[in-house]
Amino acid sequence: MTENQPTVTTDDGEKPARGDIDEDYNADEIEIVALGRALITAILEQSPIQEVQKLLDEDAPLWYQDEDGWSALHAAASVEDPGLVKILLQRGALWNSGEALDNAGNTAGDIALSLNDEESYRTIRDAGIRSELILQLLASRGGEADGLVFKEESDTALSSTDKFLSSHLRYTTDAHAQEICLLQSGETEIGVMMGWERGIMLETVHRICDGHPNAQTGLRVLNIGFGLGIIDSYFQALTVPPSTHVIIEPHPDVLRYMRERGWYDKKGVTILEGKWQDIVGTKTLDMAFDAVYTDTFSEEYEDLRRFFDHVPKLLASPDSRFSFFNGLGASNALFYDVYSHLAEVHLAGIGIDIEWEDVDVAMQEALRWENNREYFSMRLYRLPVGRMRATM
Ligand SMILES: C[S@@+](CC[C@H](N)C(=O)[O-])C[C@H]1O[C@@H](n2cnc3c(N)ncnc32)[C@H](O)[C@@H]1O
Repeated sequence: MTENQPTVTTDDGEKPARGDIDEDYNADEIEIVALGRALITAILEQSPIQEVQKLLDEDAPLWYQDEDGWSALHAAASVEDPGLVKILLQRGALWNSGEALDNAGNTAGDIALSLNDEESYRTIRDAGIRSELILQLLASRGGEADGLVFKEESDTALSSTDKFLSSHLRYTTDAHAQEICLLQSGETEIGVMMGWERGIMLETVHRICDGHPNAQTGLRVLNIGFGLGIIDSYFQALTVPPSTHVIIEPHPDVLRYMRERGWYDKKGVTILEGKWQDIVGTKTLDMAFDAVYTDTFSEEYEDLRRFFDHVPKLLASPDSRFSFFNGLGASNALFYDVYSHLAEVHLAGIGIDIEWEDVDVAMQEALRWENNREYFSMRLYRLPVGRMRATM
């Protein structure tokens, strides 16, 4: 819930169901819901802007959602009115929270995108980026700024590294004979790493290693998060294997799997047991690399942003390249776009320029999930490749 959203509850403390005017509502609640409906209707009927403004001045609620889960912002996007989209955002319309999703799981941004209304889409996306940047800034200054979209419930293995590290992981194969690594979380098993991500990992290795001046003598490679060891196997399979291959991994079950598969005995491989937070930026990792990759689990954007701060020192030269698993917000096109841009903005701020490559993962869609939580539903994976900006 945000500051823009007054608390409306029924007399028994329940929040109104979408679209409902319940007989238990008091007069104020009925008026607020009626204003919310009137606003959506006025927008859908493309009433004169003065009428819409009047309703906004009367405090028609921007958080109100009709029976289809549409808010005023969804309505404005559906009539392709970027000017109105802008006004609603300036007035505090929500772009990101649960209230931003309609019953079909679409944000107003998704609607604009589906209508090819570039201007409305960019207006919503840029408002999202701005608000996330502000929240990040507040969070980095120690403020209470838990406004990010993709926060899992706290204190579960999905949101807390320490809980994750004390949870059991199971390595198995799925119905398509792909190797997978699963985490038991309550009733369900969650994919920590799935075989369908192979294509992404292979392309990442090409993009951060190919053509590097040291490729003929063996690159110095750092990978954070072993999982199934897919990317590490691709690093090892380079025409000339890495001269130095450092892997940071904290989970005891993963470390056991690595030992069983002989990773501790591979030439040039050093396994640093622990969380990157306890290793990167310390004397334990006192060197720089030609290629750096990170793909962890149960971490949020704020963790990634903290890791970004170390990257300039981890890159050995302007030829060195960096990538990260770009999966935050990937259950929704708008959220994915916002998080990709946010990363680009933060990295630009520390002197790293990102180039993006789209990797088509649609082919693997049918293979992706069995009963596992779907953490990536985009057709295209946006693969980031970062390099230190050349200084004049
Ligand atoms: C998604 S998997 C990585 C998959 C890998 N890219 C591959 O190709 O198979 C995430 C890995 O990150 C590890 N991990 C989680 N938190 C970490 C942290 N704070 N520091 C380092 N590794 C972490 C997990 O134990 C897990 O092995």
